[in-house]
Amino acid sequence: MQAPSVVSAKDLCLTYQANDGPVRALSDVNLDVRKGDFVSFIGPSGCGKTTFLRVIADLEKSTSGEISINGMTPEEARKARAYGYVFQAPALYPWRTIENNIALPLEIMGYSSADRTRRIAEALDLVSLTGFEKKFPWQLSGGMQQRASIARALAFDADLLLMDEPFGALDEIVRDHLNEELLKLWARTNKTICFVTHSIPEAVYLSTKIVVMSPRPGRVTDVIDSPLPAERPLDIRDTPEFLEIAHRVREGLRTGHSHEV
Ligand SMILES: Nc1ncnc2c1ncn2[C@@H]1O[C@H](COP(=O)(O)OP(=O)(O)OP(=O)(O)O)[C@@H](O)[C@H]1O
Repeated sequence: MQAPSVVSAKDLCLTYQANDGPVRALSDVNLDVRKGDFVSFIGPSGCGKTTFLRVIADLEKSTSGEISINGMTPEEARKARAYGYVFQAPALYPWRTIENNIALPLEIMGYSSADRTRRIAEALDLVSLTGFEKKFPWQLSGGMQQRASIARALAFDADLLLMDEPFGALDEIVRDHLNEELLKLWARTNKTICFVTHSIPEAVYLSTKIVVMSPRPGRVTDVIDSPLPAERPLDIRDTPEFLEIAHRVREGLRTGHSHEV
């Protein structure tokens, strides 16, 4: 039996009305993300990856087509706190400690002080930052700051995590480590993750499903269901199976590019 649908997009289109004319960012996107999937979105700069996450999060409205999140409209899903969002840059408030940064959305949502304390401790544990509660963001490395912002997105325990290139600005060793940690976290929490990246190895290493997008207007050129096992040590990246999927992603990106005018 198939897992229930978490994100379902049908013929989704979005055109921005910019000062100098319309910008078609998404064109006829059809996609089904199921519960427990780890879905990566990969494609050239400007192909609409962030836009797609922003439509799910109700930060942008689609121009036509349909999208549902847990069977709800994006607005209903946002009100039901259906997702956590991790941005490209950590976006932590420098004047708040790590625990107070994580507490902020919980305060806005009206959680009690005891509930906040418990949730902050759990979220910090999930990203291995226990003991750093009283630090300020500038006292942490870039990788730790990004883990703190993941903790903030995890704190209200939404089933869906939207992650927009969260590790793009980090060096490769730190990025590898956080990739491993993220996979463990995903396995432990059974969340559904939508993850935007520019990196083919990152997409292949993390995902159960890889969505390859073409240059603007963003269309889905390939959806690859990964045959890799759930247990993934970093050296899986040297196996023929891994390299074969990476090759297919690269081909998908090339095919998309050939449509460019
Ligand atoms: N508010 C806006 N108004 C007008 N155009 C926009 C707006 N936001 C994004 N765009 C345009 O829509 C297209 C898609 O942008 P989007 O940020 O979704 O791409 P992306 O694939 O996430 O890019 P990147 O990989 O560089 O982050 C781009 O051409 C961008 O310039």
